[in-house]
Amino acid sequence: MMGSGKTTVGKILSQALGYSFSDCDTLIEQEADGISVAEIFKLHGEGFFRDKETEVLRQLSLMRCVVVSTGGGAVVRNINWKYMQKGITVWLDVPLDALAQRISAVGTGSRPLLPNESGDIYSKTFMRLSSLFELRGESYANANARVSLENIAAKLGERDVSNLTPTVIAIEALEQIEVFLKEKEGHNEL
Ligand SMILES: Nc1ncnc2c1ncn2[C@@H]1O[C@H](COP(=O)(O)OP(=O)(O)O)[C@@H](O)[C@H]1O
Ligand SMILES: O=C(O)C1=C[C@@H](OP(=O)(O)O)[C@@H](O)[C@H](O)C1
Ligand SMILES: [Mg+2]
Repeated sequence: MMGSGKTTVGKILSQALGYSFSDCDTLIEQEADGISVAEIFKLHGEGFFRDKETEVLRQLSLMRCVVVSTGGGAVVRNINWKYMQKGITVWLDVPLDALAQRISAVGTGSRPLLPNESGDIYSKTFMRLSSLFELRGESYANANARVSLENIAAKLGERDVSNLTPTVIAIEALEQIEVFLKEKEGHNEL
């Protein structure tokens, strides 16, 4: 989902793995002569953006040793899964209230699918994220590895997931990737 920390944690993960790092949104903006995601939506519409997103994922699927931070909506197209599953897919599962808090704190202006009007931005963002998650939750669950901030907090005896640092989350991502690879190895031996 938007605001789950893909861009932030992805960078840390790439450093830990000695991989390169690519952010889909950044590549899309670069290919659109530097106009922002929000401007792309405004000028060309979501369909145009989704086509660019699929093309960028296709290009990235040909690379090796790269950590890719997708946009939160990459899961909405099956073709995108074909490209993403050339690698190991990781779902950063963050409670919606924590997402709404984070995004309200930085502002929704850069995320065109979120409300950007005045008023109680937290509640409006929470409501919008909830409806988006209704539509997408099952897709996110297709990922090879799930990084649940609630599970990390429980393991660490931390009551508030907002206190979990990007580094702690990156470590959990590495652990969950290892679990996935071991399970995959086990299946191959059967
Ligand atoms: N573990 C974290 N704790 C607190 N804030 C975070 C954490 N991870 C990311 N953020 C902040 O949340 C916002 C969204 O993070 P970002 O990496 O852009 O998410 P995404 O790429 O999934 O939309 C940014 O302002 C980022 O600094
Ligand atoms: O969830 C989505 O549909 C989107 C998420 C955004 O990326 P982040 O998840 O990095 O915010 C960006 O691709 C666009 O605003 C659409
Ligand atoms: Mg991002």
